Amino acid sequence: MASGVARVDLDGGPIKPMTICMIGAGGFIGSHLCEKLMAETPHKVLALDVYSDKIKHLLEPATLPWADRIQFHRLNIKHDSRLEGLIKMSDLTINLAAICTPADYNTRPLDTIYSNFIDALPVVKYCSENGKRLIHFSTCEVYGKTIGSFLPKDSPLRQDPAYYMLSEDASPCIFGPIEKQRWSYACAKQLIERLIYAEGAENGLEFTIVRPFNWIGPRMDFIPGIDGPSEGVPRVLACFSNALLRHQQLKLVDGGQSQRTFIFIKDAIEAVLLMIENPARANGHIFNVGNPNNEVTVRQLAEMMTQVYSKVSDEAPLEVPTVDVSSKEFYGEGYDDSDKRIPDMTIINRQLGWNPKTSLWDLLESTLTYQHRTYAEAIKKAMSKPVATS
Ligand SMILES: NC(=O)c1ccc[n+]([C@@H]2O[C@H](COP(=O)([O-])OP(=O)(O)OC[C@H]3O[C@@H](n4cnc5c(N)ncnc54)[C@H](O)[C@@H]3O)[C@@H](O)[C@H]2O)c1
Ligand SMILES: O=C(O)[C@H]1O[C@H](OP(=O)(O)OP(=O)(O)OC[C@H]2O[C@@H](n3ccc(=O)[nH]c3=O)[C@H](O)[C@@H]2O)[C@H](O)[C@@H](O)[C@@H]1O
Repeated sequence: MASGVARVDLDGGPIKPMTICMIGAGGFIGSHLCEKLMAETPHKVLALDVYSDKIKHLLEPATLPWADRIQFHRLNIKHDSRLEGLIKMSDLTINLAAICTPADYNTRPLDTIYSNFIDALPVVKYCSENGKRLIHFSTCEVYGKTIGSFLPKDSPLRQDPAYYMLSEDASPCIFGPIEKQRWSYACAKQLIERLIYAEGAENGLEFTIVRPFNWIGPRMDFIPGIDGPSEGVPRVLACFSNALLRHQQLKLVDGGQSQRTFIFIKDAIEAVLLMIENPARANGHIFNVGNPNNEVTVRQLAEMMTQVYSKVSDEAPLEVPTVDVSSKEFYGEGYDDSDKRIPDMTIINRQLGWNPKTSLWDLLESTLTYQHRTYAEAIKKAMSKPVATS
């Protein structure tokens, strides 16, 4: 821990060191949460994942100051009998494990549903049966489309927050038809939320559900052909980073008209730490975690990333930096999209007093600086290799 000062919760009570079973600790969010817990708290982490590359810097060398507070367990929760024992050994379980890239929802719907619902069932069951607290990661995608998206394009009601603001305790979940398999992810996440809520109501499970709204930052997903499959399609930050690093046009799906609010991962992690350390304020709640001030269309995001990347890399942008592609061409049959995502922050403000801080420009600047530093050389090398001809 960085300082010797005793930690207190939001009500002034002492925070006791705890053991946290973190499932999916080797992913984007998990790696940042592990970093925070190691650097700023006395808590122990049992880090479970099939991969450990993104937390390697926290696991080695054994001389790191927190070496005795983090333990990696390489396991797949689909089939590993160690899971219940690890949950039993812990005070709190955080479940981050999931398939959560949109390119998979319509092309691998079965894996998506199994990963986001079936595989999470034993985690909920073991927590409930053993009286253990659970923080489960859901998604803002459970809201689906906004009510406003069904109004005529020129309706003035579209400007009224009542038709687009997404509130945990008031907004409906609006998904497209079954053949739009994009919604397999949101639907599976919704059902696991309902199951956790029911375990709380019927069996007293202490739970918190997190609905992240487009958390972005370093270590998100992969750069195709460098630390992930060449044909893989990561989430938008990595897709656009990949194009910028390769001096290629950024692809705008269906004109890039969808709107998103992006939040810096480090701001979001502050919110999760407050949940971890304030169970009395967090238990039984579902929390939106996002930054309502950082709303852009995907087209605007592409333009801003192009500008920021040019600044951090000192390279001139392409004359025409973007190109339009259809969603069918980019994602295949069955894709659909959320139109707009603005989180209502009332509940998280009231319970935890948390607010995001970082502007979109600042978060892109620090993230793209990281992307450039981490990948530019590797991409240059990969692009200079002669292409094999048959
Ligand atoms: N990043 C976001 O903005 C965002 C937004 C909404 C929801 N979420 C949710 O937050 C969670 C974490 O997201 P992320 O962005 O860190 O994703 P990620 O893909 O980077 O991390 C998920 C991790 O879970 C691991 N995992 C998956 N299945 C597993 C299994 N069967 N056994 C063991 N480990 C397994 C993966 O290897 C990966 O390291 C997910 O549940 C996701 O749906 C994230
Ligand atoms: O991050 C979240 O809060 C949630 O939303 C994401 O879904 P989405 O925002 O649609 O996924 P992105 O890949 O980040 O795409 C954002 C938008 O950019 C567009 N896009 C993506 C990639 C690209 O190259 N070009 C492009 O225009 C997509 O069509 C979409 O409209 C994912 O489903 C989850 O990681 C998560 O649950």
